[in-house]
Amino acid sequence: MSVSDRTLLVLLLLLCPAALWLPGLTVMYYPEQVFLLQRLPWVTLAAALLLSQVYQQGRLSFLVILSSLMYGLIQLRLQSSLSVPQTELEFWLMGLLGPAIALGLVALPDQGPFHRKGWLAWALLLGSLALLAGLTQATELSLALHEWMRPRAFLFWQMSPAPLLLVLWQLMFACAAWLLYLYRGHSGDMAAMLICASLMLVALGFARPLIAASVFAALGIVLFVLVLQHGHQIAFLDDLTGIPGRRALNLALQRLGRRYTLAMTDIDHFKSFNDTYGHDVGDEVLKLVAARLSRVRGGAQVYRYGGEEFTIVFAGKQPKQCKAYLEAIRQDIAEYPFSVRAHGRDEDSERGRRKRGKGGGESVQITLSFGVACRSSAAPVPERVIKAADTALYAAKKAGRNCIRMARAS
Ligand SMILES: Nc1nc2c(ncn2[C@@H]2O[C@H](COP(=O)(O)OP(=O)(O)OP(=O)(O)O)[C@@H](O)[C@H]2O)c(=O)[nH]1
Repeated sequence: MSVSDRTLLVLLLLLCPAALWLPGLTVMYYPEQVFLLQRLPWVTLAAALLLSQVYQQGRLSFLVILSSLMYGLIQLRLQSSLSVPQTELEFWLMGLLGPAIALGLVALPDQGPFHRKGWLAWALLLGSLALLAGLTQATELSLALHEWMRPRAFLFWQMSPAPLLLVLWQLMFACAAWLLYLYRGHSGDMAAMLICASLMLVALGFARPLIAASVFAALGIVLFVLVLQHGHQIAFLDDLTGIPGRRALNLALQRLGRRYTLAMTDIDHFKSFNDTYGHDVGDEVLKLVAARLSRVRGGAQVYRYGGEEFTIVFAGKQPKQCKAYLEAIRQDIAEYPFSVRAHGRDEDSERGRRKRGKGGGESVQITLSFGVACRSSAAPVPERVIKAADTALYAAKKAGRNCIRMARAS
């Protein structure tokens, strides 16, 4: 679980009980503040929308707009008891449509509400609204549904008026969005999961006063944090490889104590690799190398320094302690068969076909050279340690590559 996932989990653990208890507490002790709680979701959702615009997070913007529409509709249309057939029908329709729209939005390209290609998401949102309005006008349908549902609706041992089928539907969409998040890691998928879960909470606690206000206020806060985290990722993670980039390294260097070891590492003969297989395949290899390097043990953190060069930081460790970890990762990468699609020069040639073999992918060997240095009297600041590690890396290249060299003072 990543740091940002952990932060979100802690936030959810704090907000969930707060969202469930706050309405009761407000009604009991501060009844005059009820109107404030009802307006709180507008504040938190507006803040999330504003931030998503600042960070140009189109998909998240639309998901916040969807959350606001859902809350607005709940406030406008669902304020009477579910024994009123019209309210019951609208409760069902909103509960069914909401999660489906959220999943639909994450399936669309990531375009903002003001982008000309954002019309697809607008069409989905406004089309669903029109469908909802049309269906709720069908009085006969509402009565038929009501008759059908009545004996099946109160399935939570009278604890909640939520029909089990509806809650299961919302749970299914929440799980689908969660699986999508695990697979793709998009913050929009996480937001969709949270929206489905919020609708589920509102359905389960529908009989409680102010449940929608407190749940959507909490949803607005979590979406705000999600957008913030996404902005942080854009700033600190390398776009291509997904590992921390140079800016993150510079920050980490400022926080290092007196004892640390740095390794600079660089892919061997990467220029000729690019020339042979093409820049796109080179990019794929950079991603694979970054992923494998990140498995280095010893509590090290790996950064993309730039180009085909990476920095490995061992905080609190001496070079002697790090050498075995570096040796293990050097060997691991040298022995790993990188499978590449050769769509460079040899794409159509007979030679290219021979190289790719039956599986369509060619197995190539990638090696790395390493230069290692630590803080010393000769290199008292991180910039000088990096320079010393770079000099050692140059020595590793001269020594034939695919090896580790330690800086002299280390
Ligand atoms: N595909 C791809 N190539 C990159 C990227 N950044 C840098 N490169 C390439 O990396 C190559 C680095 O080449 P050199 O510095 O000459 O080093 P080398 O060929 O790896 O040789 P040695 O380091 O001496 O083993 C250049 O061809 C760059 O174009 C990138 O993001 N993607």
